[in-house]
Amino acid sequence: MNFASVIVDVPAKQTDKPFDYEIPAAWKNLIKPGMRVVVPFGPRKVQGFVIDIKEEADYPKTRKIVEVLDLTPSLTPELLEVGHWLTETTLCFKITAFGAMLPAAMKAKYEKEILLVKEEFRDSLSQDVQPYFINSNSFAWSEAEKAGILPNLQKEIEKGLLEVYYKVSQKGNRKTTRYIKAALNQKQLLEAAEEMPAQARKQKELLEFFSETEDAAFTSQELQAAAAASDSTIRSLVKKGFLQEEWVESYRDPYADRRFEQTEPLSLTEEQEGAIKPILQKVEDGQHHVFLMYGVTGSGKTEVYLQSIEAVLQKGKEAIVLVPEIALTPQMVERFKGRFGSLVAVLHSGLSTGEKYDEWRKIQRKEVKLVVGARSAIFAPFENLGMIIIDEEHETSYKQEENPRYHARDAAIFRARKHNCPVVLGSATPTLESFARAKKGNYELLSLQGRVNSRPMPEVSIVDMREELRKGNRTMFSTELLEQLRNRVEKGQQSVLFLNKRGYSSFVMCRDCGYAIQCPHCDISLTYHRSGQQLKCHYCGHEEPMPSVCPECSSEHIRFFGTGTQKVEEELAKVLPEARVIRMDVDTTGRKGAHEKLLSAFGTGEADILLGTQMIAKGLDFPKVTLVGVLAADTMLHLPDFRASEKTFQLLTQVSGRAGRHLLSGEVIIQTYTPEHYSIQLTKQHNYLAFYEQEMQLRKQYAYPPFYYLALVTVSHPDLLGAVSASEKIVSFLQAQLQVSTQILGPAASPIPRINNRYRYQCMIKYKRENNLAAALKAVNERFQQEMQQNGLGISIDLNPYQLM
Ligand SMILES: Nc1ncnc2c1ncn2[C@@H]1O[C@H](COP(=O)(O)OP(=O)(O)OP(=O)(O)O)[C@@H](O)[C@H]1O
Ligand SMILES: [Zn+2]
Ligand SMILES: [Zn+2]
Repeated sequence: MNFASVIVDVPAKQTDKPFDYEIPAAWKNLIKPGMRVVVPFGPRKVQGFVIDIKEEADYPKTRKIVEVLDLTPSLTPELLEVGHWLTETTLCFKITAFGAMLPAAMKAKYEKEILLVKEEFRDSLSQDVQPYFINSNSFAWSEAEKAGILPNLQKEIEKGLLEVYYKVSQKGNRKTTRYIKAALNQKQLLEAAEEMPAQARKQKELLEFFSETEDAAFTSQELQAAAAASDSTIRSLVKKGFLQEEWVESYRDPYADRRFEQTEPLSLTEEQEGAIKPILQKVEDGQHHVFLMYGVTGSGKTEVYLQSIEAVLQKGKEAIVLVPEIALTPQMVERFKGRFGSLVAVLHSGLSTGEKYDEWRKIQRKEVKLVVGARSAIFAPFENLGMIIIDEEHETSYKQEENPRYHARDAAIFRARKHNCPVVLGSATPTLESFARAKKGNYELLSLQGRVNSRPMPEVSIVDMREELRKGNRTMFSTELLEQLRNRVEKGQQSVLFLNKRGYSSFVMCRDCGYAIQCPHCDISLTYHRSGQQLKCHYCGHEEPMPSVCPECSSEHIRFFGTGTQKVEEELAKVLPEARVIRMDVDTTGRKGAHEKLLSAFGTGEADILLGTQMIAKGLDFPKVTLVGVLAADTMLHLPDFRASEKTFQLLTQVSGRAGRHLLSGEVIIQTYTPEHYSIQLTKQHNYLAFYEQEMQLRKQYAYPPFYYLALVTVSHPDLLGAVSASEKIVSFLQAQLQVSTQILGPAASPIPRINNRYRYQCMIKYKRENNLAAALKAVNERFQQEMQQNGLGISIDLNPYQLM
């Protein structure tokens, strides 16, 4: 094959298509689809993905590929297809889609080297490359390129003798550990020991030590401890050929120092049996199918996942488990590692670039069979997938809020269809969209209606905070909550206190004139941070010091309003000084590993109360927690978002689900200013089905998903007028293109009308069936191309938006 079709890394409309390049003779058989190359593009050289190899070019004049970046395709043929699909369904550039599927270490320009996979492979290397590895087990990529031996190296890579490695310097390089083992058999070792001169007593002893171990390998520290052998003793014996060294790669395993206790499959409850049977059937048949497992909190969904995965692995296949970032707690990881040990890779944002890359390589090298990870783990380069599980499928973090704006659920179903394997979506509070699909029969509904071992659902009581105020209670704790908290401390039981921070800002306000301090760029309130007395903007990062007097009226009564976890902690110390409190929020969990430390401290009973934000709502399972308090249940009800009620119901149900999961029964106290709201009342009743029915009626009435589809076009511009006029033009253009039954709302100022000195306008498209939508939106991009490049106009298009700000 002589030519390669390349998608170049120039994210723009005109370049969003393959360009043909000639493959230089030396690389004829080397270059394959899915590999990255460097090609000349205009006066520059740019990176690109090879998507096809062909005999003839589409154009007579082609230029040559100047550099190869991979010797093994970094995207499998199936992932190339996923890339094309992402482009079509999210309207992003092809290059953006391909890039999104690779770990960051491979995107940036890190130095590369070719490594000998194992010391003993050196002799197996072919004659033409062996000389480069005589004195070392690595060889710089740039040198290899100069020497023109990349094709030769590729052959060795395919044989598994060599590998390409990215040196991500920020966090230490690839770690190897030296092991020492015998180079002779037992009898020879004893003979060698006999012949040792008397003064080499240490060497003699070490040989005798090895003669008693069967083929085991030791680190020098271990030999030091077990046989009092010094490094020089070891070295002399290696030199003499009696012992040998071996370098074994140790991955930067973030869980390396944790021991996971091996767990055995539990015998399933009747309901679990009922749910797992149809899943196992599809695994057995190798058939694509989507299941929605609706199981109340504590119903044992995880055990169903674990045993389904077991069946997949037994068929020699692989599995992906997606878990919301926030729920990727050590507890969650432990449950998978405990069952499947080193077959599990873990991918989440807490890992460094290097650590993520290491986990990804384990997948690429087929060293693991299962990945547990957040959203982007859906692109794990497995080639023989047997199942995809999405836990907490209702979580909005499965939607990526930047290009490509994909939803992991859709990507999962696309991949599973290709692999003929089932998808399991699990939740105690499924999205209305998924539940509606299950009711229609598009997904198969599996229900777990009770908790394991008939444990009761927690008792939920609702406290009207307006009443509390009328009664003269000005603190943030109702009488009932305080009493119950005290009661748990006395009984030696634990409590979880949840403060909803989403849509809730601890802003600074003057009590005399009502002036609230806002970001000068973003039209939103600044948030008060106690450490450093700073005010910060959460959109653009603007910071300023906390003023001592009101900038408007010079009153001294200016202070922060609303409640942060720190404030709650302070108040708690006043009203309940005997309680030991662990606070978990962005401030206390910023440092790596802090999250785990705090949770495990709580788990071992070092505190009575765990106080936190969203990050404690998910996946926690502590036996001694018998009380859950929700401090401000309705702050989220008032977001400018049609899903506000659904999100409130989901969150309250999830938080309540943390109580009484084991022997002790649990109680939940929800404090609210709108106790009559159905999403709060139905949480109390644990009635998802009623919530579903009621919310569906509203969605129907106001033409929202799942009855209608949405698309959101957001226009941004440095001038207000520019934003208004562009969005008006877009609306009238779309009106002409789309069917009359499709509603186009706006243009209107976005709920956040200005971010980073750019004005924002939006229009929302509501439609039932609209064949022309993708084409019309692409046309919008094309029509405004010039303005986008020259006048600073920005257009972002979100199909199925989840964030409407
Ligand atoms: N078959 C079983 N026999 C005994 N205990 C079980 C069984 N299945 C699950 N459990 C236990 O029940 C508890 C709840 O299970 P699990 O955490 O899987 O529930 P879940 O449905 O995932 O809940 P949530 O949605 O709240 O996360 C766990 O402690 C788990 O070990
Ligand atoms: Zn004032
Ligand atoms: Zn700002």
